[in-house]
Amino acid sequence: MSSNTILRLENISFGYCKEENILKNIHFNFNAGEISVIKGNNGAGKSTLLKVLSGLVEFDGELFLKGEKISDLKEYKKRIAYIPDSPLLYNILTGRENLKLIENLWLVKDHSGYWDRIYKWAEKLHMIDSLDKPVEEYSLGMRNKLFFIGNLARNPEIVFLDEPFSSWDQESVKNVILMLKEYVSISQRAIIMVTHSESLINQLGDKVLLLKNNTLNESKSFFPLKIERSIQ
Ligand SMILES: Nc1ncnc2c1ncn2[C@@H]1O[C@H](COP(=O)(O)OP(=O)(O)OP(=O)(O)O)[C@@H](O)[C@H]1O
Repeated sequence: MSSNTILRLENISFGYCKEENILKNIHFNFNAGEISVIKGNNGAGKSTLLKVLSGLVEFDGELFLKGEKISDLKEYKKRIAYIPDSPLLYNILTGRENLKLIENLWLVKDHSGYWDRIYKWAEKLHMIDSLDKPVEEYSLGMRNKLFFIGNLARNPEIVFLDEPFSSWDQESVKNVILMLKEYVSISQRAIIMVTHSESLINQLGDKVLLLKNNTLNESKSFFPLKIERSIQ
């Protein structure tokens, strides 16, 4: 394990039914300060892997956060954020009220920091004017942005993103790319993202991983893409 490892996977296996494992004996180290992008065919198990790594389903094997074996999943979940493509929000509440719920649910300690970060991210993602509207009046992209903002503002050590920006406008995607790069570089945190978007992979991925045949490996074919981009 390198000193930079933030999350270590040891022998991780998981199946929705006993007869068939979707993930088999996966060993992998994710580094702090990096954005790792996971790609793979439909049904390869990418979303399932994110659920396993976020502690949402029971699995075989062990996870280590900064060298310490994760035994208390509740405590672990406070230190990470899992952001699916269709987040759970309360429709009858406003955006701001939903953000307060996120703050309370995860027992965020740094109240003023949390709200400072909310306003900073909401400004960049054009959400300030919508915070006091009920979420039932939000579009899909606005719902996704609100959940994303609330969870990033918790300052998690690892952010798991599942096809996060497919419903976002181009300008917001451009802004979020810069913000996520800053997030991992300044705070020495990690982002682990699933996407099919080659453009996002190219712009965000420090490392590209391929989930294939029930296991996870670094994708070597990524590097020529980076070289091509740098000589254009
Ligand atoms: N809740 C579930 N119960 C049973 N099987 C499931 C469940 N969720 C997913 N699966 C199965 O697990 C496999 C992996 O699904 P998963 O959603 O992780 O794939 P994916 O790589 O994220 O696919 P995509 O790129 O299409 O989003 C698929 O065969 C899928 O049918």
